[in-house]
Amino acid sequence: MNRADWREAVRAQMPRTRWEHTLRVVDTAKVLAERFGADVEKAETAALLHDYCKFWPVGKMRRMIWDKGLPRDLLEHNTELWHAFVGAEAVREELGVGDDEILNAIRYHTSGRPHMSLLEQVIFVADVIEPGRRYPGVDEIRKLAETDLERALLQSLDNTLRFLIDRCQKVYPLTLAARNDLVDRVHRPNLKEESL
Ligand SMILES: Nc1ncnc2c1ncn2[C@@H]1O[C@H](COP(=O)(O)OP(=O)(O)O)[C@@H](O)[C@H]1O
Repeated sequence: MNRADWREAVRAQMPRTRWEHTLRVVDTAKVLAERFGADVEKAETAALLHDYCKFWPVGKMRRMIWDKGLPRDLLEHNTELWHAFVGAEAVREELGVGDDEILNAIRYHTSGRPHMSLLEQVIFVADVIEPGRRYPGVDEIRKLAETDLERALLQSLDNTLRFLIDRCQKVYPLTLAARNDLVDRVHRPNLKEESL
């Protein structure tokens, strides 16, 4: 399969509005990759594929989580998180994507995780700031993403955590771990030396 085949495969999985979102994430991811020195081609591919399973039925995703040995704890958390983990598996199997950096950028684009790679950060932030996004605080994240990708990501994770807490919803622990890791990286980059 080549990139044109992937485009058609992705487009077939989703309604027009989500396809348009996907194309905006691709454009934004390319800009961020160039700005921060990530691999532009991988950013383009990961962005194109990141929502492959967004509209899969919950039952189909649940089966994939069981059958493919994906993290079982997902089943006790928000189904919104599932399409990212299932998506990485699906594009590997159905589209033949073998690049682990790309697969991880898809896998962690909703939850985040500690020690996110540059490519993972690019895809996560591109998804939340693409120009079609409208929510309180998005302009602040856009502004941060002009100069500091980690701060933009931290701000986005903080927003998500506030959003979930305000609605009394459970927080998938990987996101908390991602947030704690970023606090160290952004605010206390010399933490290791401090503790010696
Ligand atoms: N750590 C988490 N725990 C529970 N739900 C989460 C967590 N992180 C994100 N979510 C849910 O996922 C949603 C965002 O998913 P995302 O893939 O970015 O969807 P979209 O692209 O449609 O905005 C959040 O609005 C929230 O409901």
